[in-house]
Amino acid sequence: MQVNIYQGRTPSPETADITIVIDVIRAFTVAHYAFLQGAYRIFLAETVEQALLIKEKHPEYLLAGEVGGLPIEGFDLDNSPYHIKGENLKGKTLVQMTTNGVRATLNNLSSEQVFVTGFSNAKQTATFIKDNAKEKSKVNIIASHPSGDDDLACAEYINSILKGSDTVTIDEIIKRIQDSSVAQKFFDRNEPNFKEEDILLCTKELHSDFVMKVNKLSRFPMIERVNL
Ligand SMILES: O=C(O)[C@H](CS(=O)(=O)O)OP(=O)(O)O
Ligand SMILES: [Mg+2]
Repeated sequence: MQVNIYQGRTPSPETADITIVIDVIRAFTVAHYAFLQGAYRIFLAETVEQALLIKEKHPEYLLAGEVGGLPIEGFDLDNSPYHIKGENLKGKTLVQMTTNGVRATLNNLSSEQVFVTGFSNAKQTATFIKDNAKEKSKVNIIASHPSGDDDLACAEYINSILKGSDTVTIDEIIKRIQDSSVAQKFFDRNEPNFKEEDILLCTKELHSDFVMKVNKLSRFPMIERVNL
């Protein structure tokens, strides 16, 4: 298995058989908790306007996301896993629009298989791919934040699992996420819109019985829960 790690939201320079898009803080931790709260599927929107247009046609869908990390007017949910964890989303369709993870995913759909994860489902996702991918598969891991060490640390964690090496410890990864520039505003008491509880959930490894895979064939790309 040949693995390349790329950072940022733009299309990766090389194609691959499998792409794993990472957004630890917070988009795909949000997606993980949305499925845990019963969500059926999560469409990915390019822009706020596109998400609002989808809502006009499907008022039963729930819009989730952020601009600059903040809630969006007209959206039902924000980009806080702590808030999502308190919602009953049974059977709900979400439409997610975020700065890094969603954008990076929409720019990296050329692989046959595309998965998304935060840290909370990283081990499950890496193990699933390691156990199911062909030996000669090329894998791109996309750390979606252009400069954040949160996503890069998670990429290295996934790579170590794919390679079967124990070069990184989970405590090191968690500390890198907590120390990342992206995380600091969540520890700042002068930033009421950013809750420390989000970072607690973004750094908590869960042992879910599913991975999150992108269905590229639907009208809009959507994240589906694939049960193991
Ligand atoms: O809402 C988030 O956590 C981030 C925005 S920022 O990087 O914290 O400004 O968006 P995401 O697309 O989830 O990385
Ligand atoms: Mg992020």
